[in-house]
Amino acid sequence: MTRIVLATHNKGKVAELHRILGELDVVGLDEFPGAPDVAETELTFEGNALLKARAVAAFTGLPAVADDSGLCVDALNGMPGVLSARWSGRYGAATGDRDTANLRLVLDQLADVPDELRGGAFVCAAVLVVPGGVEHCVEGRLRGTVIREPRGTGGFGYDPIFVPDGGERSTAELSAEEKDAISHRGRAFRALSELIPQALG
Ligand SMILES: O=c1nc[nH]c2c1ncn2[C@H]1C[C@H](O)[C@@H](COP(=O)(O)OP(=O)(O)OP(=O)(O)O)O1
Ligand SMILES: [Mg+2]
Repeated sequence: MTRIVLATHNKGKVAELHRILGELDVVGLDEFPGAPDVAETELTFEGNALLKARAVAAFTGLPAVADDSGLCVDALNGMPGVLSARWSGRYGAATGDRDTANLRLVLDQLADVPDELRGGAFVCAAVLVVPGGVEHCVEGRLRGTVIREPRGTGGFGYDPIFVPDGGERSTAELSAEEKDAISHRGRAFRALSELIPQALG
């Protein structure tokens, strides 16, 4: 079986991708010291995911999959979007807990927004880049609502403040399997994995 490299430094994603792509031989970037840390300079999830996967495929010579994802809030005109990881900027980084600083900032920005206008979506672009071969990109989404206080300890990132439509619990209160079944990343990578056998041909 051909090895596939996961082109991400995010431990929360690595855990999810190992579960979702379970049957494939996937390895993390930890196995490749010196792998490039790619600046996310594009304005779309797809563009940034391609930057990350192309750089890692070129560096390792192996097929690479990457994810670029984030939270898109209706009342913020789709932001933080591709800026989700860096939303609280240098101030959040200085706290040593960027995820918490990021979600606190979103909660502050939505403080005056009523419950019925707090909709949004987690969005994930999943890409596969085969060195000298094909590139595939698929997108997955999960609609939901931004709640007013963090709840739950599972997952990562904005999970404690997001309740998927049709449920009561935040994505940080779901089991790993429950989140994978409905998540933007689960949907995107299950669709991508169907393209992998032929792409690696
Ligand atoms: O399921 C999720 N549950 C909660 N939050 C999530 C999720 N999926 C993405 N997010 C948030 C986390 C981070 O603030 C941003 C991803 O940013 P993104 O650039 O794709 O990832 P990253 O910089 O952490 O790792 P890397 O670029 O190495 O893959 O969106
Ligand atoms: Mg990133």
